[in-house]
Amino acid sequence: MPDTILVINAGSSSIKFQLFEIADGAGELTLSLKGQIEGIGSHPSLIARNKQGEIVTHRIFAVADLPDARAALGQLASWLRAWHDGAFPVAIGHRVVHGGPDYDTHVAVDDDVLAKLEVLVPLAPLHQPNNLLPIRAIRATQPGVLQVACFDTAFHRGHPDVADRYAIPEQLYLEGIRRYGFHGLSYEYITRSLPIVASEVAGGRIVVAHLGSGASMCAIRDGRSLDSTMGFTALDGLPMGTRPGQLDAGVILHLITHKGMTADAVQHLLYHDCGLKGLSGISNDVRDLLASDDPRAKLALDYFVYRAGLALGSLTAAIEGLDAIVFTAGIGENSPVIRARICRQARWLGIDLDKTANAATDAAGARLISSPASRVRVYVIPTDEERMIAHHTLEIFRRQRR
Ligand SMILES: Nc1ncnc2c1ncn2[C@@H]1O[C@H](COP(=O)(O)OP(=O)(O)O)[C@@H](O)[C@H]1O
Ligand SMILES: CC(=O)OP(=O)(O)O
Ligand SMILES: [Mg+2]
Repeated sequence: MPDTILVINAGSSSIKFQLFEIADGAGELTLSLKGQIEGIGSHPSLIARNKQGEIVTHRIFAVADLPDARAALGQLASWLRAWHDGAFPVAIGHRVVHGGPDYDTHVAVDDDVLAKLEVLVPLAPLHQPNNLLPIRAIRATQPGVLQVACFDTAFHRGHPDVADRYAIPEQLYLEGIRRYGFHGLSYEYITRSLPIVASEVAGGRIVVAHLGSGASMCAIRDGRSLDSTMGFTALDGLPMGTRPGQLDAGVILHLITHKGMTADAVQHLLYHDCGLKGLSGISNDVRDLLASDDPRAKLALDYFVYRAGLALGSLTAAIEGLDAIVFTAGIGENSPVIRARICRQARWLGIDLDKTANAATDAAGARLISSPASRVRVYVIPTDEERMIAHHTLEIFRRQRR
């Protein structure tokens, strides 16, 4: 039996997982199981495929049976235990959304690391508790197994000072109030894929649009992140499934001082009841909104597209021009309609889509969807945060073995 690495990625509407075999010699990672519980809060389902890509399980749940990520993690743990009759993985890699000011690279978890990551829970309340929960559970039962925390924030830590700051007193910056940025594992995966799937633009000026349940954009030049739409927390920037995106700080003051809301109530509102769900009053899921003829569903999607267009313009300014846009994550990979609408909003940049390439729903891999006349090349590249996590986990596993 080859050694294996398990990866767990708890997002805001999904728990994704992959199991990799570590091949002898070259140390290549070979995928042996891949799946996700998705649609948490809207239409939960568990699907997993083996190394041949065949479906090994597909279950649909009622929302009440799988109401949140915690319940989904429990369900996944029992399914994995039943499915996996081989040896326990030699290492487990976890996506941990917030690394705070201390972690600009991925780390092996020990008690000290865990305590520091715990302190960051209030800065990522929708993710961090669900990222730490399986780490703690596995440490309790398998204390000898290497667990690695891979941070969404790490890829952005080289931002120039102006992109890392808010215009607040220096002391607050020193205390850690900075524009961290998130989805870094996804941006790192895309950046590393570019020389292979889009070599014409790999060293150029690129905006990657990670549009999923959480959504952000990242401005990349010469393979480095220079700015992104998210900041201190994963609330800022683009509107999301249940988060508002950019919001005047005065709104929060107003909710507290004039409406008498507690900090907890404001936090709940901002993480659970805003964004597409708040605007539409119907759903946090773009699929539901596209299928609805309710004017509120249309407004929510109009707002999403408008804000994505504004962010694209702003990040183009950060990298002083634009050679390519990459769409990725749940919406970016799967919705030709939203991609077309964002590109239409940004046609002033000289973007022209190839309608047939954009509409091709059977094409799973990376592909170009702009026309030859387009001044900016547009790609769809499926992201793979789990593979990036497995890569970093293997590196740390190897280092520890030396
Ligand atoms: N076929 C589709 N068309 C439009 N939107 C889709 C489609 N499939 C998924 N999505 C959107 O993608 C979201 C999930 O994206 P994902 O990147 O998996 O989220 P996360 O990792 O943050 O949980 C869903 O909430 C839904 O809005
Ligand atoms: C940081 C973040 O918003 O992550 P996700 O998109 O997985 O919810
Ligand atoms: Mg995600």
